[in-house]
Amino acid sequence: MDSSIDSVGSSSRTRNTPAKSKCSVASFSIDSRNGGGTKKSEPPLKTSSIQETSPEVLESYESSVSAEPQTPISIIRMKKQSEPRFYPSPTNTFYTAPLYTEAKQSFTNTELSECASTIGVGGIDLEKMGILTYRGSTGSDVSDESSSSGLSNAGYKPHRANNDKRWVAIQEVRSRVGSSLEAKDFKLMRRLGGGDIGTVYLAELIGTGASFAVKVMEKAAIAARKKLVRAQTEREILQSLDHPFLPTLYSHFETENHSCLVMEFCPGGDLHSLRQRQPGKYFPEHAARFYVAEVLLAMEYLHMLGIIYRDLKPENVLVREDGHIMLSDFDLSLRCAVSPTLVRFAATTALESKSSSYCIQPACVDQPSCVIQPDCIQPVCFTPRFMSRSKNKKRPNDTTRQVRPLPELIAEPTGARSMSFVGTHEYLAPEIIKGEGHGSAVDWWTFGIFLYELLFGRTPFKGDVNRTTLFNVVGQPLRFPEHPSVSFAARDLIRGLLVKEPQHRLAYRRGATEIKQHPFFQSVNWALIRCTSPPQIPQPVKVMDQANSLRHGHSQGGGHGGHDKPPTVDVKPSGNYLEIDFF
Ligand SMILES: Nc1ncnc2c1ncn2[C@@H]1O[C@H](COP(=O)(O)OP(=O)(O)OP(=O)(O)O)[C@@H](O)[C@H]1O
Repeated sequence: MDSSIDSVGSSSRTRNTPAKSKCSVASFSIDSRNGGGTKKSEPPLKTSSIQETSPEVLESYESSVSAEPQTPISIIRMKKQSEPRFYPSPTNTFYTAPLYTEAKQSFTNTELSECASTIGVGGIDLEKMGILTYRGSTGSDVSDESSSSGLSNAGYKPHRANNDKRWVAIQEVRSRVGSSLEAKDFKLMRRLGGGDIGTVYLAELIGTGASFAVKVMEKAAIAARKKLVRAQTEREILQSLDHPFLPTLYSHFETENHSCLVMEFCPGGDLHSLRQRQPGKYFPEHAARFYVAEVLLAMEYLHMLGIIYRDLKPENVLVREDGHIMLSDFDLSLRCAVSPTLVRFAATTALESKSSSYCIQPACVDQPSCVIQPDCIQPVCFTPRFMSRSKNKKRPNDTTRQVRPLPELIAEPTGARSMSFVGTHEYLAPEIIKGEGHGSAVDWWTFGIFLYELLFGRTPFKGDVNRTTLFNVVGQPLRFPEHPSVSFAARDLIRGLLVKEPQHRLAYRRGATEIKQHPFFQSVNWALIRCTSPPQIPQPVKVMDQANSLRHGHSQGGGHGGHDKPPTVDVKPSGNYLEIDFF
């Protein structure tokens, strides 16, 4: 286990995968009551059937939620829409209309857990919740609108369809060659990095000038290392995504020996490398807020699709050419059932809503920061007490004015359970280490570690060796360094996220919605975040001399694994580009 020790600030961190879990957990038994220390296999998750229903949004019914007994609410369960529509969402307005087509389940691998197909809500295309379509084993331009018509909308990606220069390039080539893209259509320019299951190359779609990142996986090697399920999970998840901060899978093709995924190329490298280049190796708060806000939206979308990401860390957050982020790497993700629900909170008077909203518990005298207790989060609250207006300044009719909060979309896959020991040591949630079984709350734990690392330049529980790190995660209290100085709101958010018991963790019940309401994000306009200026825009990429780049094992953005692992395929430098034996 200790062979995978790393130090924060190095270019790589190892992670636990299901295959590696035995060595990690078997020697680390913390909670014998819960079987900690024993690796268990992932139980198959139930799938819900897909049913055509009327286009009407379902009836609402009054209900009370045990988690928040004082708050009267209406839960509106959503049914599928048979017509495309646009739904402005209370929290995000940039998603496109849901467009329901019967999802085709053509998985051949029955080991994979599949998602329930749920419905479009909040303007988000929820039909594609992990329901993926495979069109044969050769090539598929998975997201090409024209090629998917008549087959399935699982590959329809309205965000990318019309005004993306990469789509235009792909369509150009397709109309020229009259078929899906193949290996011969790409020219590999240089190696960007290597991961557990493949090597990623910068590639040009020949004759178009359009660049892509092509992940090349050697089938035999993957099979021999029993990583087929991981590779398939990643591909299927990628095929289902359509979100500005998640990768677009433009094409997928197979050769005799290799499986290739064609994705957007991110010239800005990853946030781990970018952090290393910051003064003090930490981001200023405004920059950290920008990155974590975009990651939060990506994770919210994933949870709505029933995907628990499980591998958040700066290395997996890539920076696009416009400076916005792309969350990558889905081979450790878990797919599960989710049931998105619109929750309408009962109208309250202004006075009531104010009185219920002051939730900060300033009781932690011995800590550098106080935490806003997750339990006290109300849909209309999260205004710190010290920011409230004094009562005698209220207008007289304030007490009678009705406050009608917007309905909230809750799409947290709270029922998911996995026993796998997966993730990166410093980012592992306590419940994973203890082997108690874990669900979507692990993503909110990792989100807290991620924010901490961006702000302080290191993770909070890191020990000298991985084993110490794991003990610290489970047993040590959260502490903040005195330097750099970080706002109360940021520390408060981290404290809410890094609660050891998942059921008391911020976002445990209502997911990203809870986090978005935290004062740390008060200045964030969620709907227009794509229009916000990023903290940094990457330099335009110059294609390097390829022989040189290969000789030095160049890895774009300093991605982990890029320097020390040999390419999985035979790569020969040739003039301005690489020839790979199978291309
Ligand atoms: N779309 C992309 N644009 C630019 N660089 C990329 C892109 N995708 C991956 N990379 C680079 O390639 C490296 C390898 O990526 P890859 O996803 O294969 O492996 P990984 O992140 O190490 O995880 P895993 O071991 O799960 O495969 C990354 O670290 C990153 O630096």
